[in-house]
Formats: sequence, structure tokens, C-alpha cells
Amino acid sequence: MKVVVLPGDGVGPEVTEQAVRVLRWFAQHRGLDLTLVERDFGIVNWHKHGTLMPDETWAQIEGADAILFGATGSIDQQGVVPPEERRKGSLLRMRKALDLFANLRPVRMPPALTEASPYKPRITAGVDLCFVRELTAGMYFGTPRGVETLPDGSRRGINTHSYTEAEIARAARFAFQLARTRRNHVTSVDKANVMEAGALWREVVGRIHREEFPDVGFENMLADNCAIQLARAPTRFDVLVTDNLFGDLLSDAAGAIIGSLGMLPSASLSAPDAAGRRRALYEPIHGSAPDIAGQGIANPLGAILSVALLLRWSAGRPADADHLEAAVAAALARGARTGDIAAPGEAVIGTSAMGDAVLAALAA
Ligand SMILES: NC(=O)C1=CN([C@@H]2O[C@H](COP(=O)(O)OP(=O)(O)OC[C@H]3O[C@@H](n4cnc5c(N)ncnc54)[C@H](O)[C@@H]3O)[C@@H](O)[C@H]2O)C=CC1
Ligand SMILES: CC(C)CC(=O)C(=O)O
Ligand SMILES: [Mg+2]
Repeated sequence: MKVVVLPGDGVGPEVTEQAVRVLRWFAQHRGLDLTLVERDFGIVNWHKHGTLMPDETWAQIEGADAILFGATGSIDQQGVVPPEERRKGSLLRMRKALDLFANLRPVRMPPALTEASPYKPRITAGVDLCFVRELTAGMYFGTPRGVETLPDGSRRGINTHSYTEAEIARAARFAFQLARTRRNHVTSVDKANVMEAGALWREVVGRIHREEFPDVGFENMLADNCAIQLARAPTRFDVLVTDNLFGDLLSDAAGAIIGSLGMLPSASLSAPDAAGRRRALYEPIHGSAPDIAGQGIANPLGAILSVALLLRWSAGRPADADHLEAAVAAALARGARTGDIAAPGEAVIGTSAMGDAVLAALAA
């Protein structure tokens, strides 16, 4: 399979390097058929090529079986790169153009990290939930958008939260199908009480549940309540289906359950084509983390666990995905800790040493 690697900005290259080492391990030791193509992504393209997205890079992206992405977000872009060019080279463009509507964000509590979590062990023990965040519509894509100048000379910023029935329905179907492979329960998150698009969301998801998935346990939950329930009782959740904005916020908040954003992976998937293949992009859910970039201290486990999702969803290798997830759990159980997940008094290792710990556990 052809995997296009886009390390991107900030800590992106640091964590992606470790994810690539792990992916190569499966090619070397488990017979994964792998062609890796690495390309610059982000401000570095602007400096080298005068564009954030060279045509050749876009062609590689379009021809990939899977994309392994690091992170986007560079302060250097602001005021330097024109807005049109920034859109052309953006992660949002990839999500939209490849129609990656289903963003899976699994959150699983490794027993070894009980002390790293800010929550009490009785809250976090056994947490195993998965967001299905709609990724190609809603607040980040709706029109009209922009900044306009009002008659009095002041400005107004506009973004539009909009969803069609079809956009809601496909995210809902994905969530119900996923739930059938897990603990068979879906929580649909919205603000149906105050937003018209939220009321439509609730109506469409409820109809799909009744008509197509009556065997799956189901509840609706308002997004603000969901934020508190994730903190008080995260084990009550199995699959959560959310719009683009609420899923972005709530999944970052769920990172606190585990102790760090650096732990959480994601898969962004299209619908399957006639041959059953989905376009797919895998990335940790965190951003470029400029506060720690360049120091070799970022936690690469979100990126490495994204490789497990790639093995499961794009390579069709669920046993290898399980093996990698078990290796991450084993490395943590043996005490491997980057600074973000270390409890007071625990020894801290850097990004590449964490990669070493996972590779050692894979081979054990
Ligand atoms: N998918 C992506 O590429 C995303 C990009 N961004 C962009 O990233 C830039 C920075 O945004 P922030 O709000 O600071 O969010 P962020 O996710 O980059 O960082 C938030 C906090 O988490 C910590 N953190 C993140 N990744 C970590 C890791 N691997 N190991 C240890 N700690 C980690 C950071 O040090 C920071 O304290 C912005 O330009 C933003 O637009 C933000 C979120 C997602
Ligand atoms: C990079 C941003 C556009 C969105 C974000 O924070 C995310 O997808 O997690
Ligand atoms: Mg986010």
C-alpha cells in the first residue's frame, strides 16, 4: 500500500518520525506491503516553492491509499501567506476534497496511566469510548463566511453552522454500524434546544436509529451536558456521534481523561468506493504544540496509535492493529513516560525513546 507521510508543523515531524518507525516495523517483520512517500506540508512549502501545496504533493495525496499526517499550525504563516494560498494548503482542504466525513477518535484508558490522569481512578477505570465526529460540514465549512465591514465602520465576523440531512445521515449510519462492532450503544450530541441545524440533527439521527438500527442502544444528549458527563462518568459512553465543532471540542476534553492530548489518535475516512476502499487520513488529534516543539519531548503515542488505526481501517490487518495497541499498553506498563503523562516522581523519557519503548514491546 502507498502511504503518503505529511509531517507538517511544530511537533508534527517529531511524532510522525516515531509513527513511521513503527509502520516500517510492520513492513520489515510482518510482511506489510508498504511504499512510503514523504512530502513537506505547511510553511516549509511556502519557503521552498512559493505555494503551500505544490501540484506534485497534491497528486501524491490524491493517489494515496492512506495519509499519515502530523500536525498543522505555524505562526509564521500569519501575515506572510495570503488567505487563498492558506486554504489551498490546509488540512481542511484535504478533509473536504477527499470527502473524509467520518472522523474516529477513540479514547481508551490505559490502566498504567491511572496516576497521570487528573481524574480519580474510579472515574477513569475502563473508559473505552469512540467519537464519530462529522468532519466535512458544519461550522468549519458553512457559507456565508468571512469578515464584513458594517455601515458604522466596525467589522462583523461570520461563520455559518449548516447541515444537510444527507450529511447528518451518513455520519449517523457510520456511528450505528461502528457501535454494532463495539458495545452497541450510540449517544448523539447536539444543541437541538437552541439551533435549527441541531434540531434537524436530532430528527435525522433519531429516524435512522428507528428505521435502520433499532437493535442499537441510543440516547440524545445536549452538548453542554455531554461535556460534564464526559468528566463525571466517561464509562457510560460507547460511541458518540457529533457535528464537526462539538466533536473537536469534546474529544480534546476527553484527552484529559487519559492525562494528555498527546495520547489520542484519529482516523478520518471517506465512504467506501465500489471496491470497498476508503480514502483515509490518520493523525494524532493534537495540533502543532508550539510551546514544546523542537525539544524532543512531545508524546508520540497519539501518532503511533494512529498507525494502529491505519492497520485496521486501511491495511485490513486487525491482528497487527491489536498487536500495536498491546505494545503501546505494554510500554506504558513497563514505565515509559513522556513528561505529559508522568506522575510526580516518575522518570521521564523523550519522543524518540518512547518510540524505542514501543518498538521493543512490538518485538518482545
Ligand atoms: N489537526 C491538527 O493539525 C491541529 C492543529 N492545531 C493547530 O495547532 C496549533 C497549536 O494549537 P493549540 O491550541 O496549542 O493545540 P495543541 O493541540 O497543539 O496543544 C495543546 C496543548 O497540548 C499539548 N500537546 C499537544 N500535543 C502534545 C504531545 N504530542 N505531547 C505532549 N503534549 C502535547 C501542548 O503542549 C499544549 O499544551 C494552532 O495553530 C492550531 O490551529 C490544533 C489542533 C489540531
Ligand atoms: C486543525 C483544525 C482545523 C481542527 C482541529 O482542531 C481538529 O481537527 O482537531
Ligand atoms: Mg482539535
